[in-house]
Amino acid sequence: MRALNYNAAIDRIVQFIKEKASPGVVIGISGGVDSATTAYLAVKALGKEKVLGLIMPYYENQDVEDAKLVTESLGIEYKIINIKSIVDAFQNSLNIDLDRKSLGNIMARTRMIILYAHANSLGRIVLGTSNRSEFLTGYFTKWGDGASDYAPLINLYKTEVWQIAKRIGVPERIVKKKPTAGLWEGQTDEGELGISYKLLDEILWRLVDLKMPKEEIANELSIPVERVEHVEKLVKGSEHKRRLPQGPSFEDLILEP
Ligand SMILES: Nc1ncnc2c1ncn2[C@@H]1O[C@H](COP(=O)(O)OP(=O)(O)OC[C@H]2O[C@@H]([n+]3cccc(C(=O)O)c3)[C@H](O)[C@@H]2O)[C@@H](O)[C@H]1O
Ligand SMILES: Nc1ncnc2c1ncn2[C@@H]1O[C@H](COP(=O)(O)OP(=O)(O)OP(=O)(O)O)[C@@H](O)[C@H]1O
Ligand SMILES: [Mg+2]
Repeated sequence: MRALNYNAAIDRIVQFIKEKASPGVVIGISGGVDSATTAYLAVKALGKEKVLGLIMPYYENQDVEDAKLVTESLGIEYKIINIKSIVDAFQNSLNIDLDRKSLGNIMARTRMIILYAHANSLGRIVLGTSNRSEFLTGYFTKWGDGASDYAPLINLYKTEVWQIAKRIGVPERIVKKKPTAGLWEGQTDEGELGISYKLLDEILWRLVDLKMPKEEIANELSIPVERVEHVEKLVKGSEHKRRLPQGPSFEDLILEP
């Protein structure tokens, strides 16, 4: 993996948040490391009065204690908003078959609506928590947790987020947790992605950033080329999630310039 100057990277993120989000921010706090790291960096940049944390469980007591550990150790204002009644109302009103992934996407999009309701009414910015590993593999809900105004971690791989989390004092318990989207019981990122973040990041770095041929990556990492192809498939299949909606262009149809 690339070797980053972490102290300089932390300073750069803090500066970025200061520049982009001076009115204050709203962040969804799950109890996981990405949102914890984002919140810690936001407090460094803006001070605790300008950071509002929203804890939005669907399942009973879902990681609420870990999320509170984050907000209370930072001393930021927070609200707990249970989204079960909202998500269930969607499900009951739709009269379509929703498998667990589709229902999970409704949870992620419901959280997005709640974050923007607060940003709108308080004149604040929504800080997203996506990292580069998720972004490149499409491991997020389009317009759900993938939607935000600024995403300070989006150019950092998950393994780099862990390094930064440790350095800025995110509680060890949170750093050591298995990453999960928490959309259904027993879900883990690495289980659903079919690869560990450690190997995923090693492959993504070579495939996307260094544009190395697949066989060379497999040789260098001593893995079957199928592992690299698996990651390539995730990247290619999620291209649509990394851009705004497209339409046909009409430049060649202009009759009078
Ligand atoms: N070629 C194409 N061009 C343009 N749009 C295309 C498309 N193919 C699908 N689409 C659209 O994209 C939709 C599918 O994308 P999407 O709705 O996101 O749904 P999808 O990618 O199927 O599911 C989201 C994935 O992200 C994971 N997730 C979600 C939330 C949080 C986290 C986390 O880590 O915390 C992880 C979740 O577990 C699941 O694996 C399709 O229904 C369609 O509307
Ligand atoms: N229960 C929740 N309450 C508030 N926000 C949530 C909740 N679940 C998910 N989110 C939001 O969705 C984001 C995406 O979830 P994701 O699981 O990728 O990140 P994380 O939980 O912070 O870290 P990890 O990936 O290690 O679990 C979270 O960072 C958070 O902003
Ligand atoms: Mg999580």
